[in-house]
Amino acid sequence: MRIVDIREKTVSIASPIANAYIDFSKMTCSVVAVVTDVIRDGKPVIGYGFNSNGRYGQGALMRDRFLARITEADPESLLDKEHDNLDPFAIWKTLMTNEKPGGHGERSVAVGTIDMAVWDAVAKIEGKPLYRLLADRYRNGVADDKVWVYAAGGYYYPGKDDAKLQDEMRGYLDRGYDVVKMKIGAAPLADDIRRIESVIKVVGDGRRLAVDANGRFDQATAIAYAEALKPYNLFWYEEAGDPLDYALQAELANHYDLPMATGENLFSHQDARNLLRHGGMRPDRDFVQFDCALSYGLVEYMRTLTVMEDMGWSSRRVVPHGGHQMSLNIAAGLHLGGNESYPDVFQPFGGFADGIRVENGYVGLPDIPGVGFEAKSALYAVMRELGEG
Ligand SMILES: O=C([O-])CC(=O)C(=O)O
Ligand SMILES: [Mg+2]
Repeated sequence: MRIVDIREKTVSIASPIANAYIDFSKMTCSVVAVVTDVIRDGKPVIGYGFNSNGRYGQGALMRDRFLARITEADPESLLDKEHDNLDPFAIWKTLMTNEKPGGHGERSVAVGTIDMAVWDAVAKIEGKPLYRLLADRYRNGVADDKVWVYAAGGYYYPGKDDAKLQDEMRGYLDRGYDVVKMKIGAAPLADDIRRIESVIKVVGDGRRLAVDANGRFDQATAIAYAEALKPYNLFWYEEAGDPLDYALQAELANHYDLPMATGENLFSHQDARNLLRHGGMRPDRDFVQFDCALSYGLVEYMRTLTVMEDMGWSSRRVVPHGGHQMSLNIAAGLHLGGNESYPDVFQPFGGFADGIRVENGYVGLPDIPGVGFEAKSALYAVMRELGEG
């Protein structure tokens, strides 16, 4: 058994939307296919992966160094003899050969995307949905049969007024979501408060609305927003300041008792540990949003979950960024608190399997081997072209 080829294609996920920090007018992502010599149903098993929005495609890094480390490795060294399968941990170690510690920037995205495709292949070789494989191997066989998801959107874009924002949010409620998220921080505070009030009119209660500042605020602005947001009793206040400014996050906790969330831009278990050590995050109410696709993949994610456990954090406080099926599988198989969803943006990468409805804020997973990409036809069309083309 061996990996015979790894392919990458960078595709556009550009759109006119913007958060408080970036617009997505030139956004791309990498799609990866890991082609194996294992035959299932008369065809070679191919594992697929892609990286979450926000960090651009990683083809150059992959081609420069990561892919050759796998294709040039002794195939025997990448095998899991116990399960007669590929070994994602050995593959990860090989990918990270001659990589120094620290500075977890773009390479964590390249490795995370390849790692997703490896796990998809491993679950297909084992003939199980990935969440089932994860529960069987790491959680005594107990998987969640549905995952809580919230609808993320509420972006800024040219010509978008409050009525359009309200229509968007109404659309999410109509599709079964019970919590929605909107962007803040690209408009003056008074304008954002008006936008927030207009959304609360639609969703009925601040408890059903999360807001995301995408790391835009300095400490004074983060606190000014905290004071202004308090009366609305929001679901969470996300990424107020720079993702690596743990002191700012810790100070903010002195001004805001309600739930906060951050972590989507922390890409290693060491950075996650620093947030929990120094960021004043509260395990009884706050949420962390680490995204495996941006942060060295599931192999590293398990280390992050171990760090959390060691520091007294329940895995139920994790609601990953990224709105992809990989995190949905991790949520169901490893007992996270939920997952982000982008029902309307970043298509065909946003959203989950075709025909699976969100009911009262929960979504089920398709019962097919792997991550479930084959059950999302528009996404699978892109993947298949790369893997089989
Ligand atoms: O707008 C983005 O970069 C995505 C984001 O923060 C989120 O989904 O929480
Ligand atoms: Mg965010």
